[in-house]
Amino acid sequence: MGEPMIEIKGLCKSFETKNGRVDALQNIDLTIGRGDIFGVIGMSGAGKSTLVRCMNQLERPDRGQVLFDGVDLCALPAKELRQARRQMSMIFQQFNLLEQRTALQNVCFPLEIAGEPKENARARGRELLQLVGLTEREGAYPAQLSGGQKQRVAIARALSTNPKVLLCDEATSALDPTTTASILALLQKINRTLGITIVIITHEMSVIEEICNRVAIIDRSAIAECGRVDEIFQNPQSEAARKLVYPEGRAARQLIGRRCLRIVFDGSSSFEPVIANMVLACKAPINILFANTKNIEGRAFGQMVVQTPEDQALVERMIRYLHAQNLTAEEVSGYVE
Ligand SMILES: Nc1ncnc2c1ncn2[C@@H]1O[C@H](COP(=O)(O)OP(=O)(O)OP(=O)(O)O)[C@@H](O)[C@H]1O
Repeated sequence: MGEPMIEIKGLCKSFETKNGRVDALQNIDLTIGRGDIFGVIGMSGAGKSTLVRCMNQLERPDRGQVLFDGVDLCALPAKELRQARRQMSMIFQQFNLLEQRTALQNVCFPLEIAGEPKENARARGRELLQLVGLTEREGAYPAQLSGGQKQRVAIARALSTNPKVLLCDEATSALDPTTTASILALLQKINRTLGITIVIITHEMSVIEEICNRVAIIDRSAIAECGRVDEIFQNPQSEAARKLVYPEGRAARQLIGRRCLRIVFDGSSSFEPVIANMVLACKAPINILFANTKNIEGRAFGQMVVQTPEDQALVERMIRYLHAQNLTAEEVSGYVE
């Protein structure tokens, strides 16, 4: 992790409702590094949106600090807070575009509010529409754009104030898988080329795996686990993390009972030769019980649970073979929650 961009310390937030008090966030400590693509994942109601809204002070925390590039936002007077907020843009699931304005006018809007001369704003708006691949649609109204195109306009608008951080609250949840992939690729490009730190709130592990380098798992208002995505994926410690890494865990666990191996693919190999060669090398059949894997440009990511014959020496041979291919492999026979 690079130097901190956002540091959250001892943050608490509760809401009074007619059914009593809801503790939405309890004692959150979190550090997001400069240049991270940082994921926050959790089940519905876990507190993700409240956390991201506390980051930019749309919600004022009850207790704790939110340090943004070293400055405590909770302690800033309103005017300074407004200025700081311009450095932390946000995009949403429902895009939140102004329907009466064209794509270009939407992108220019924050600049106009900031008092930027119209021509400068238009020039910057066009640059940003080019960055998000929408040059041809600058005159289109939101109703004439697809969901993915609307999110591209929203991203261009969010970038217009040259933010240091882009907060994305379920930004791909309303999109189909192909469009989701293209928006995630755009966010990755923005992170790499503009050096903008990105925070992604999602309930989908696939989004985290796709582009995040670090992740915090939030469970019932608290951080259950936080760290590098590859490490958590390979060795989840908390129950909440295990549930996310094994999305169909219950079904898999019911099947597990005899000898099984869990194999984690971290992108350093492809599936076909590894599994087929293991079968050939160990001269034993296997049965794939569970696979949550994907093939990206010939490289394998994800995990598999395979059932093996009941032969201890054979299982050890398979594990040695997989380790020699630099894969994580462990026996999960009898694995329970
Ligand atoms: N303005 C509010 N007033 C009252 N309760 C709220 C408010 N905002 C959030 N909550 C409650 O705080 C808890 C956390 O909500 P939050 O929206 O942060 O969760 P989430 O993880 O983003 O969920 P989802 O994925 O469903 O949006 C929930 O119990 C929710 O009902």
